Amino acid sequence: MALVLATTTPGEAELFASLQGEGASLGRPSVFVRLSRCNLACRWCDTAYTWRFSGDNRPHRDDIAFERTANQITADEGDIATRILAFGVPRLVVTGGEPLLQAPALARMIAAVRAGNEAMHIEIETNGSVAPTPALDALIDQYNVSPKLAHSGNPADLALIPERLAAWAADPRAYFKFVIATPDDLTQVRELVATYGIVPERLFVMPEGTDSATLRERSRWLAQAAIDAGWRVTDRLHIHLYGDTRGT
Ligand SMILES: C[S@@+](CC[C@H](N)C(=O)[O-])C[C@H]1O[C@@H](n2cnc3c(N)ncnc32)[C@H](O)[C@@H]1O
Ligand SMILES: Nc1nc2[nH]cc(C(=O)O)c2c(=O)[nH]1
Ligand code: SF4
Ligand SMILES: [Mg+2]
Repeated sequence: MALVLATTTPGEAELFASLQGEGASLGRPSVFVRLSRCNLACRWCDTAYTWRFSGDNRPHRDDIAFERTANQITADEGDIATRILAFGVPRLVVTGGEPLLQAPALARMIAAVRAGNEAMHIEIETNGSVAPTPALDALIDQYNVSPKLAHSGNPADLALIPERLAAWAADPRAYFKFVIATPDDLTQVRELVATYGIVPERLFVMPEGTDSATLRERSRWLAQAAIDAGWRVTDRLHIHLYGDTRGT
């Protein structure tokens, strides 16, 4: 087994140092590694190249054109760990695609990172619909959980798994990060908060958008909604700094 990663350019794994642009660790220097493949298909996914492959059958998404090129690279877990450690940066953010789809290989990769740097802080970005394996879970400091609301275009029975949402809500390492495009989307957030008892300290709302103007416009009404509800707002710092660019 090996890890299947996304690529920046063909043959080049998406592995880079940047600032964490979103959520509880916003602004912290981090190494990012982006895994390929996803179990969902969000309408506005900013990394559709990790899953929108030719021949990929997603009955609930008949409105998207699938790409012909795979944008994937397979790599040895130990080699990826060595490359991560070489940055000398004390935080690792594992993202995708949906990283928890590759939990066994990911656990081996992270174990090798830990062996090289016991103090490394390790975060996983996840859509929250997949359970980590116990071996992986034991190695993780923080989960950034972004459950997908109705406006993502995913059916709720695929995206919102009750026992998973309950488990994340009860895990002090898990920060929720809801992507919001219109004020109507907030109604579903309120419902999930009530159903699962999500605490406001670990709940972010984040504007949907891949350009600064859109993020700014949506942040204005999002800020007032967060003030009213006691939630936190997160921007997308990397978009302001680098635009919607692979490997940033
Ligand atoms: C590309 S996803 C990868 C991790 C995982 N699949 C997930 O959805 O959380 C990384 C983060 O970007 C967010 N995201 C993706 N497209 C976005 C967009 N157009 N606007 C705002 N956030 C977006 C996701 O909700 C998630 O928090
Ligand atoms: N700088 C930066 N911060 C991020 N935080 C979460 C990201 C992601 O795509 O998961 C991301 C990303 O792609 N870039
Ligand atoms: S769950 Fe994440 S990677 Fe998958 S389609 Fe949605 S935003 Fe993209
Ligand atoms: Mg991103």
